[in-house]
Amino acid sequence: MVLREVPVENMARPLGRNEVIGLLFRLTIFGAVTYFTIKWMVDAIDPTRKQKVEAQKQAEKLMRQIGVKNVKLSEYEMSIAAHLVDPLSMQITWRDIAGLDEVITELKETVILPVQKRHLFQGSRLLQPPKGVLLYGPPGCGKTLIAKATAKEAGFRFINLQPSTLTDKWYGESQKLAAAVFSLAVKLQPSIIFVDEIDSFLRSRSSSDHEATAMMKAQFMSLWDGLDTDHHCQVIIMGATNRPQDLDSAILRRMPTRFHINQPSMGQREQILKLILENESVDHSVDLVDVSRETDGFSGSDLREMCRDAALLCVRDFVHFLHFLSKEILNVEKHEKKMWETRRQKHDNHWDPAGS
Ligand SMILES: Nc1ncnc2c1ncn2[C@@H]1O[C@H](COP(=O)(O)OP(=O)(O)OP(=O)(O)O)[C@@H](O)[C@H]1O
Repeated sequence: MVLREVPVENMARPLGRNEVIGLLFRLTIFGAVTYFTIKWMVDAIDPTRKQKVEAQKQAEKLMRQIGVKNVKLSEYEMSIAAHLVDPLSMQITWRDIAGLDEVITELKETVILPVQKRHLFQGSRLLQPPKGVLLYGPPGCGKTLIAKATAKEAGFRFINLQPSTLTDKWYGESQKLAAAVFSLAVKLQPSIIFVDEIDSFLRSRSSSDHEATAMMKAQFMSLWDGLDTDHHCQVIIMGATNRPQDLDSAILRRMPTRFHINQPSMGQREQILKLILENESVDHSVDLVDVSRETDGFSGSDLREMCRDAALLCVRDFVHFLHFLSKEILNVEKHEKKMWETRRQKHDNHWDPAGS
């Protein structure tokens, strides 16, 4: 119908009540369909969607395991919660660390005691546990072990944050995730946020930094300061690095409690060897003092690998021996069979059934 044919009085007529309701109803349906279609399309083209769903499932499982109920987490907190360490699998205690007694004693006094004896420390802001602890030293010398044992012994929840969780994201996501790290840690407190290789994302700021990276670093630091303002807050950031000299000075200032976990000395190597071989059967001729003297420059991790290689060599030698033995037995059997054959033949040749 052309517009010309519509009577003028019909066009000017106000809409009836039913017509308005119908129109609103259609508009609502149209709005909802458009919203869900766009949402579905955005979800479908989001390459991290599968990861997010996986992370959510993992996080829900871990939250159940650590007994956290009735805590509502945002989507970003969920993806950080996937990095919570399952407390059942975290079995590391002080007993599993050898040769680092001094570090352990100091950690107990400066970090764990203020948490466990809160009532003694509550009166003073100066006596609060540090909000940042730095473990530095060469690789494989026990930094991660120390962090896990601290969490276990102090009864802290442990968020093992890989720097790539924050840095490999889309523009804007990193900041939201950084905020989620802190808000989740506060919701789960007492907790430790452990950042291994902290220098890889909190290194000295430079003019060549990408804008998003610079913003994320600044935000991380301001969130960190936020922990300090609430002195009831029991969240500690523990960083580990092999290159403390690369860390931003502002970060170093936020980690006043620092522990140097150095390459083990001869005495420490002996203690580490004793611990590694504690439940193994070792020949009485093995002298651990000699071994520790011969292993100058080895880290705890190297010593463990060396013992593993030695144990594997024993098994390999044993398997070779069995192989050799079975070959020898086979040879003996062959030899015996041949002897019997020869004897039988000789016997057959000499045997004269006619008696001639
Ligand atoms: N002091 C130690 N006592 C007992 N075991 C040790 C010790 N140091 C290292 N180890 C062994 O070495 C392994 C690696 O240690 P860990 O992961 O703590 O090193 P790290 O200093 O964090 O290394 P990286 O800097 O490479 O992360 C441990 O799982 C443990 O088996």
